[in-house]
Amino acid sequence: MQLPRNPFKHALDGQTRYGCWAGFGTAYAAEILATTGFDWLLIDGEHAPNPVPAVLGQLQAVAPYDSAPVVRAVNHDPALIKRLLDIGTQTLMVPMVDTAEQAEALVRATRFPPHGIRGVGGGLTRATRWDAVPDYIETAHHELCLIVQVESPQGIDNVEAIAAVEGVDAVFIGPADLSTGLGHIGNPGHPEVQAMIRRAFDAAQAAGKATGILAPAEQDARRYAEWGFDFIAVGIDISLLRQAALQTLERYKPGESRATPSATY
Ligand SMILES: O=C(O)C(=O)C[C@H](O)[C@@H](O)CO
Repeated sequence: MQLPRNPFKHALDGQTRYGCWAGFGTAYAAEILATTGFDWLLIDGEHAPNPVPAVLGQLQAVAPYDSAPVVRAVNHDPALIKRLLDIGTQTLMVPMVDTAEQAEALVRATRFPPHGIRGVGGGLTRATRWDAVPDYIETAHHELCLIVQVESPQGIDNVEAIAAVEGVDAVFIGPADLSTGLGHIGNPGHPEVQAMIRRAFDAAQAAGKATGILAPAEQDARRYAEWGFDFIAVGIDISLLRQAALQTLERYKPGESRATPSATY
């Protein structure tokens, strides 16, 4: 069989693609989300309880649907990245990328020698469809999409160099970490944070790389879409459930819900 096509990578064509965070850590919840029509889903291995087998189950659960999976690793460990790629992750997002050297190391972690250090899993792996894809080693990188997350003041200082790294396909800005790192906790709309987000967006565009961001608040998402962001996560499944539950409770027991439903990070 042919190497599976990466629908996320091929959809980075200048139109804004809308996604949702999948944070429950179960195939069942990810599959429900996949039936809704989001362009992409973020299977979160950083903050959600997602060991590698759970990510595998979610990749399999969403495979029949049109929502393209993006898998976020917990860190930069090449051994973990190898395992995530081996289970068939084609779009990989890595958090906390602060320097071009880190970005280069991540590219090498996703490439087989002589271009990188990825080990060969061959017929043991879902990525090769258990060896049904004959030229996997030579062609895998064509369908891999590496997204680096820039989400610290240091990362923004280096964003031009990070975005220019060959093999980096996209830059994703983390507004929660960036605003926290700048001392504007919970306020990604602060002008200082916005200026940095704009700088990262412009740097990625200048380097010809796609840009993504998380924006659960609608006015933020619409502004970023106007700027030209390529992919925007407009919801977080866990927050959506909680908001819907609070709104339902409020209808039947007014005043009892303990929090005001709002778009949270
Ligand atoms: O900094 C951010 O924003 C992110 O990286 C997303 C966060 O991990 C989290 O707020 C998602 O709920």
